[in-house]
Amino acid sequence: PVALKHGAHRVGKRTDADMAKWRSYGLGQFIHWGLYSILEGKYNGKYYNGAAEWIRSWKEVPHAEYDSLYKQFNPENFNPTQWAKMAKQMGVKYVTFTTKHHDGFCLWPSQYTQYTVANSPYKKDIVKQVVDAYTKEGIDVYLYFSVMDWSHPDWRTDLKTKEDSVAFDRFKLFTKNQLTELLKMYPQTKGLWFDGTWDTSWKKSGAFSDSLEQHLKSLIPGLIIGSRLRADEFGNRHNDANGVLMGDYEQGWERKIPKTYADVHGNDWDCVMTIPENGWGYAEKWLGHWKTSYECIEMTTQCVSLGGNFVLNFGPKADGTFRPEEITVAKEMGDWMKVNNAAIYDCEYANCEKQDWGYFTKKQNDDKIYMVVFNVPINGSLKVKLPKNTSIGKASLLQAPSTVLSTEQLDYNASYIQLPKGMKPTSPFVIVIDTKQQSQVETEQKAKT
Ligand SMILES: COc1ccc([C@H]2[C@H](O)[C@H](O)[C@H](C)N2C)cc1
Repeated sequence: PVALKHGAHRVGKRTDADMAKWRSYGLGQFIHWGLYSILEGKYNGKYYNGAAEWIRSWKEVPHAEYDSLYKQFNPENFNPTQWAKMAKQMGVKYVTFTTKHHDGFCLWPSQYTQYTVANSPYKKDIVKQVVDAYTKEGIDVYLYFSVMDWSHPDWRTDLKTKEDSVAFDRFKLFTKNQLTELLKMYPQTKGLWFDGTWDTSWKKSGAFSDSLEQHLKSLIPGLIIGSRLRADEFGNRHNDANGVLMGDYEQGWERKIPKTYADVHGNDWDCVMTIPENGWGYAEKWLGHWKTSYECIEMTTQCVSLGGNFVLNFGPKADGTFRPEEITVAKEMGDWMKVNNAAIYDCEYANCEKQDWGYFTKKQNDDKIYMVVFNVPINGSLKVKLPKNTSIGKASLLQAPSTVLSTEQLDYNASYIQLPKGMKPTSPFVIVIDTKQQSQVETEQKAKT
């Protein structure tokens, strides 16, 4: 291996209680809210065909015009308690909220810039209201922070000249100061979700990113920071020069889900996902396909079945309200989670091979296995292959525990599970399997002879 001073300082998953809590979440909410929400993905009657929160980068939008939008920011219908209650009903265990996106506008009254909500007509501290309202609902709060800051004169995409380096040194101090004030002002924060760290200037700042992470973790012990913050001294991101993840979990799964367990390389990870095909901030017109609650339920299950968390994004309008499609997805997911959350919360990879009927999840620190069924075979029988030397003790419906399902053992670790006659599922359902190990089976068989 390569000797690294600013590579990963830990190999393998964190083993502390704070990370165990993170690993138990299953389902989270992302919220993207800011000045881009005012433009709604369009300008001068033309629709931007990129992600709405990137509209400032569209050649049609004069920067000065965009940067003066803060003078209009006044979300009179913003009700953080309503936001938190919608999230609670949806069944999310954590929320990641944009404190500052790439445009540099701060939703908290930062003392290090004038470009904040304090200087908008709204005036009040939005980050504080979100942190307090979600914490009150028992939902852990994580803060999204974009290192890249288009509004700051000292931001650089690369460090070509001495002047660049002098300016970027000022920028790094500004960044450290803003992050320090965020953690001091909102000490309930459980973690930071970094973005905007792909540019060369940051790849050349590996040592700084390392010391910054250590500084932030000294402010809130147990703080959770994913793999989007760090670069090593060779400019590698996510994985260092030795292929070891730098960060508490892998943050590369943006709008994509790993295919197999091998793809996650033994790391903790989350997938962040948009309801439309792309676009995180509010857009009047959603381009392409909008995911249904059914698809979001399947993605949640798929992520948990591979040991990760699923984080679904919501983009409130400039006035603080959510669009009907997002309210519907939250409600329908919540209705499903109310009945089936045992297969999502505190669950992990079950180490079973994937089968057509759906996904396995396994309770952490327990032998219970859940089958989340999305496809019932024509013959009404679910073929179940379990890990070697593991067989079905009892199979029952999560939503009707007294309904024990008949099982026919095919061989040591394969069985048919018969669904109750007349069961006509209209939404994904969960079968609970109490497993028994091979040694138990032999003992039983010996007892029989
Ligand atoms: C260049 O491709 C990008 C860059 C940044 C993003 C940002 C989005 O604006 C959103 O904040 C997402 C979480 N982030 C990765 C997405 C795709």
